[in-house]
Amino acid sequence: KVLKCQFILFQAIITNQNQWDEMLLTKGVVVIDVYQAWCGPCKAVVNLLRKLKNEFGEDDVLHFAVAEADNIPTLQPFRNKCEPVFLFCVNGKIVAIVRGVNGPLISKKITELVQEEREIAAGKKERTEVLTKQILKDAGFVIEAAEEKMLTEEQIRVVEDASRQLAFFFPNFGIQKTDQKVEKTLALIRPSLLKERRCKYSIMQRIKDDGFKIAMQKEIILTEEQTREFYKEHENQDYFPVLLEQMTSGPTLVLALTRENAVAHWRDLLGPKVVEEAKKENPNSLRAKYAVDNIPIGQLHGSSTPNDAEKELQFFFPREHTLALIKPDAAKKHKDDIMQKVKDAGFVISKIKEEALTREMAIQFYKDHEGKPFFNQLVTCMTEGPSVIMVLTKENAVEDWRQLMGPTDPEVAKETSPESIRAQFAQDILSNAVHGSSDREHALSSIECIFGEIDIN
Ligand SMILES: Nc1ncnc2c1ncn2[C@@H]1O[C@H](COP(=O)(O)OP(=O)(O)OP(=O)(O)O)[C@@H](O)[C@H]1O
Repeated sequence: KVLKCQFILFQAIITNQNQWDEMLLTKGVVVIDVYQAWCGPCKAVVNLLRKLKNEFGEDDVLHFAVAEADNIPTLQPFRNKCEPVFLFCVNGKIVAIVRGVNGPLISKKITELVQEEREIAAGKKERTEVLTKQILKDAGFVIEAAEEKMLTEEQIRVVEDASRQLAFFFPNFGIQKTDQKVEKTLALIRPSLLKERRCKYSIMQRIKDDGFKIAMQKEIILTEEQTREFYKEHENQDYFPVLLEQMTSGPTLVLALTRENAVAHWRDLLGPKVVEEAKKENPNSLRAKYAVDNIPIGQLHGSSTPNDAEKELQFFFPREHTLALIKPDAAKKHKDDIMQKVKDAGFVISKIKEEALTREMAIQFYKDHEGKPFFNQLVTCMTEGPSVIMVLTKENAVEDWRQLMGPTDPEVAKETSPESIRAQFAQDILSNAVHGSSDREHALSSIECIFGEIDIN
């Protein structure tokens, strides 16, 4: 609560699309910390932001906001990321993105933008038009379809999500039968290279030009423990201390790539492991081209074999289980449509059964709500007929299922998440079509409670 109050002092709080649209009317620079409800705004840079606000505050050109991605459709591409994202908006246009807690970069960007605004105000400089789409593209979003088909932003996101998930979970879908099998591989761009954003964009371009699909991506700052775990087979090598220092020094970009023969193809593109060898033997290889001065280790990684790729992908993008339930009323009226949405979103249905919850089960299920005015009605509505009870499995399953369900109240869902299940199929706030575990712990305990102790794998 205390922290929330501190935020209110200098950061506007944006929790819905209307407030977001209003924010776009702000003149000058707005720095927006895009956060998700489950983790809250970024506390790590709040002092830095406040300092900059004090430094540049007087001419009212610099503003700050926090925006909850979960409830703002425009911010859908930033959901389900475990890193903070800062958007920089000038006169209603997003002009830059900084991912991760990168204080120096945030500070540099703010200083540049404020200086530029001052110069424009003083008539020393003209405003140049910035294409938001280009920025989003540079940040790794695939939006080529926008120009070709004039899709709406919402449609673009749906197309992107569907093909991304299709590519990962069903890598051979739609591929003509050839000898080559579509594979997955893991690619890493290490922190020292990732800092050079231009290099990152040209590598991403090369990846796409070479026919890879980026099935999943995220930037994370590895802890020492995670680095040791990931590189445990290298622990005794003389380069290990450098590797450890490098990998923990800032965000690493982690990519799940798919294409035919992905593992070998990516390794070919990377070139020899030792930078000096790469420069000598294959100067066009990525490791040679993107070597960082004075750092002996290559800045790019690729899995060695398809088996390693599986293990490494599991390390960075672990599969998760959640308990999902189609409530009785929706199970009767909309089961097929809801199941279609489950499949389209890339969930694997690891367990499924149809049965009516007993009153005891329903009470146990919603025991946190015991005593609330709607509790008895809730129990009745949950027991009035068979529910479809499922264990859904995929990367980030708990959070993704909650996203797909939408807000508890269908009226809110229609406003903020029109594609969600509750927006489309819920009757009212009580009979709201679906249930989903609120976090991983709840997921495991309710899966155990309903399906018993089973090995879902
Ligand atoms: N104000 C309300 N009036 C009537 N029913 C409500 C109200 N708030 C919650 N409920 C019912 O209680 C259930 C549990 O509420 P909770 O706040 O945990 O929502 P949720 O996490 O979105 O949904 P669920 O736990 O079912 O996945 C809701 O799904 C809904 O059926």
